[in-house]
Amino acid sequence: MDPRVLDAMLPFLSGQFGNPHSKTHEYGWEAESASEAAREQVASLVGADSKEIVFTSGATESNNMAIKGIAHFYGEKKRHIITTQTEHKCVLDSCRVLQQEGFEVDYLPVKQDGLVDLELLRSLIRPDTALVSVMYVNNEIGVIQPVREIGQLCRENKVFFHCDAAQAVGKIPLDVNELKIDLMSISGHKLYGPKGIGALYVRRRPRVRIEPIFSGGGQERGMRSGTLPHSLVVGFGAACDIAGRELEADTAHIARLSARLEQGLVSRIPHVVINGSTESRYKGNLNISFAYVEGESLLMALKDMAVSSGSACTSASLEPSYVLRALGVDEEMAHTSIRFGIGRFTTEAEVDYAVENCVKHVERLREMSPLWEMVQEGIDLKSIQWSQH
Ligand SMILES: Cc1ncc(COP(=O)(O)O)c(C=O)c1O
Ligand code: FES
Repeated sequence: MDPRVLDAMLPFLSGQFGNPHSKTHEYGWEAESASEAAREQVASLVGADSKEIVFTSGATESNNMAIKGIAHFYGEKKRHIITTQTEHKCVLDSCRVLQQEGFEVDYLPVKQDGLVDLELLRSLIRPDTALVSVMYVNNEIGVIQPVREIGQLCRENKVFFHCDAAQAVGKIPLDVNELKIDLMSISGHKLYGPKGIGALYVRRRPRVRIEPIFSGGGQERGMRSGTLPHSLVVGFGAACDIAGRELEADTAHIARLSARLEQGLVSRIPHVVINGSTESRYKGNLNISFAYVEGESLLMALKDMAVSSGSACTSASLEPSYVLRALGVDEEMAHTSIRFGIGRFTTEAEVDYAVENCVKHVERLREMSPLWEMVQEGIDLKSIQWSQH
């Protein structure tokens, strides 16, 4: 978390701890006005009106709310949803739950570079399609989907467009009106804010309706009942405010370190592959497969670096990443993939350390590998007939 975010939050965790929904005393009003100022800060970062921002516990909740909320509100006539195979688990699982309720879902495949094929998407839209849900920046491989074109396509076909922008907001400039996004998920902890807070943008013109998941006091214009955690809200607002002001500086810093990391790894380690489009991508993410090393051993060797193979949510699983599999990456290469993240607080020394560490361990592991020995001898592994016992 950005220390400036913590500074903004602290007064609201102690002295100014009123309930923002209490209308009968000053203690409540000060909490309310702090929350509303934060709502403006979030809205302004994405070109929305503050009335279109609904606070949630994070992008997981926002995605659930958007997808299930649209399906349940419009479900009598519209029974079809389109999403992609490389969405975050919470989008895919929300769709699976709707399938069990009788909705039809198309999971759009992606191209080899991880991007959506717009013509294929166009061909899947039907008169009863309620929603298209496509993420902005992929959390595992960093690719940026053609959101503007998807927004245009959805608007032409009068289909609602939901965008999981958890990895994009605060990292790349975006405007919900320009992009014709109807619902958009945002997460606090992805932009140096606190965990446990996020938002769903819900368009007011033309109006988008969702059935709420929570029943209760009717907070957040009835869409998300429950007392607002105003200290988190204030932190989230401060994080958005900082992101808006520092986006350009962050982008330059991240691009520089990302190039240094990529260059360091690619120039010193042969047989590596960068996963996902190298053109349409957010530079703060670099996902690389190291051929001829055993994936688990590499991850274990790099355990003093906070890297993973795939996402944090799926890091307990030994299965290769479903995102890389959707790109057609073979199982071996998916197993040896490492996702590197670079952000506002990453230093050049850390990048250099990461490069040295990777070079050292990849070389060590390859020396132990019989496959690597064969590659060194110039044997084409694909030509080998492995005996089957
Ligand atoms: C693309 C994407 N969507 C959704 C989420 C879930 O967000 P949260 O942790 O705020 O629930 C994440 C977090 O990893 C993400 O990267
Ligand atoms: S995918 Fe990033 S925390 Fe779950």
